[in-house]
Amino acid sequence: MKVAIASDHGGIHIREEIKSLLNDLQIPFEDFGCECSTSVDYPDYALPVAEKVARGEFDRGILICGTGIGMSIAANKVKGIRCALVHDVYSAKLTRQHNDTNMLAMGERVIGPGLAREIAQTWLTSEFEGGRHQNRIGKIAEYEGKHS
Ligand SMILES: O=C[C@H](O)[C@H](O)[C@H](O)COP(=O)(O)O
Repeated sequence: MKVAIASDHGGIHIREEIKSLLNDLQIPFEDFGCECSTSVDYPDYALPVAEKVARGEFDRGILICGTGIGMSIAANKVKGIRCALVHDVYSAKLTRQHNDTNMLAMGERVIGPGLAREIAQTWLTSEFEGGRHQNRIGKIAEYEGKHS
């Protein structure tokens, strides 16, 4: 598995925590910024990372901003992306098992680095269950194919 990660200025501390987790899990990753703590625009980071995941250059993407909301809205505009905004461990597991999400968004103004690490680890290590869930994802992909 190869992971792409990015944040805006509101998510730099959790981004560092997740990079430490990825190193500990020996999961290869690339950090796409932001480079500084001055104010930036989250779509400038969410969209390129989502496109890289959609193109298959990376298997998964992790995005962090103040709330995670802007990042998840932007990422989900990219065809083929299923980005979940998650702030609890149960949802992290279920969104992999049921939704086969390929991107995770979190908010640094909502949760602390310890919980973010636990969420990311759960999300990275949980498997899609397929079956009835595959049918449901297929319906989303079909809609996406017709309307984008
Ligand atoms: O959904 C958007 C994110 O939470 C942003 O991180 C947030 O809007 C940035 O806010 P500000 O420009 O006030 O730091």
